[in-house]
Amino acid sequence: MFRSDLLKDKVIIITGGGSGLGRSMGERFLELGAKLAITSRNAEKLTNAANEMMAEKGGEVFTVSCDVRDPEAVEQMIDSVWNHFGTVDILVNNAAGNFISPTEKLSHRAVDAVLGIVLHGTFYCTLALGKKWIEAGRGGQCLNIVTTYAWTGSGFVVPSAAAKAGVLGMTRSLAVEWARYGIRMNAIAPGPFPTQGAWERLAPTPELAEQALNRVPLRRVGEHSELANLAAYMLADEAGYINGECITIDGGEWLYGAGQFSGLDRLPNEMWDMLSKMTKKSGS
Ligand SMILES: CCCCC/C=C/C(=O)SCCNC(=O)CCNC(=O)[C@H](O)C(C)(C)COP(=O)(O)OP(=O)(O)OC[C@H]1O[C@@H](n2cnc3c(N)ncnc32)[C@H](O)[C@@H]1OP(=O)(O)O
Ligand SMILES: NC(=O)C1=CN([C@@H]2O[C@H](COP(=O)(O)OP(=O)(O)OC[C@H]3O[C@@H](n4cnc5c(N)ncnc54)[C@H](OP(=O)(O)O)[C@@H]3O)[C@@H](O)[C@H]2O)C=CC1
Repeated sequence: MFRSDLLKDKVIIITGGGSGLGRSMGERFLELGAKLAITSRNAEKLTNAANEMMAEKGGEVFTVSCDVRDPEAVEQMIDSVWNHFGTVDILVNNAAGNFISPTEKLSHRAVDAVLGIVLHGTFYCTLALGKKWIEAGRGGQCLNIVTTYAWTGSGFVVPSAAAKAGVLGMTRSLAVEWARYGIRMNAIAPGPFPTQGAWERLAPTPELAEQALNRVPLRRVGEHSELANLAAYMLADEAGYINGECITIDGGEWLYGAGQFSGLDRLPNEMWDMLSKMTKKSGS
């Protein structure tokens, strides 16, 4: 699909890069010539992932453990990647925390856990690296992984909805403010892409997983490679005029939820025959 050197020698930090979609994006970026730094809380998970990724895809994967809720740890993480590679070209803000719950059952610590990882963590990473880019007089790029309910909102994941909306607001605001420094800011809003982290917390029963699938007009979940290829395209120099954009990749899921008559796709053909007799005026 792409030239094999599309991301050659680009130094890319992926938060939450040791599992799920972060890891899948990282593997694709390695195939396209990038140098990676993956970061998250669990050092052992990161080391194992990095070793497997380098064995399968080649290239270099540097690991730094860091809780993105801690601004000082974030600054140290960015410094350590910068010192290791001599620079950083791209930040993929992918780390997240989320779970389903009636909002009235949440403690303030539960709210803080999600807002801290998603909104504050994304902001801290962006700010720490943005300052370094500006000081060094060079541009850069951030790609923020949000969700489609960043703009619709969603019950039962309200801290995540509020946090992702904030990340989208930050993306669009900084796309304008930091364009003068040559910094591009974009986002991707995925629909359902099975990962252990998301499925354990958001679709923990077969019924809930099926419900998630039934909301997608294409009647399937996303392939990790589809998301990884979209991310690679957005990060490539060839996409250099895309700035402040959020691209949805969800098989039509959020529009299905928005359309008043979308549920009619479940009607069998015989029912349509009967309905058309009922709804056509007599004689027409
Ligand atoms: C199907 C389509 C998907 C669409 C959208 C997907 C969006 C995504 O974001 S998927 C990404 C999912 N991945 C993750 O969430 C991975 C990381 N998550 C975590 O580490 C935890 O789930 C975390 C967010 C809770 C953070 O962990 P930690 O900092 O260790 O927090 P604690 O375990 O200490 O909990 C803090 C606080 O939160 C309460 N809590 C935890 N889980 C739940 C829950 N399921 N329901 C209600 N409350 C919960 C916990 O009880 C603590 O509060 P207190 O008890 O008051 O101290
Ligand atoms: N999968 C899906 O269907 C969808 C996913 N998304 C988004 O895609 C992204 C990836 O999700 P997915 O791969 O499914 O989930 P995962 O649970 O696999 O990934 C989340 C990652 O974030 C890391 N992380 C969590 N908390 C912290 C923290 N405090 N500091 C640093 N890293 C942290 C985790 O590593 P560790 O535990 O080691 O810290 C983990 O690697 C997220 O932004 C999510 O919101 C959006 C819509 C749908």
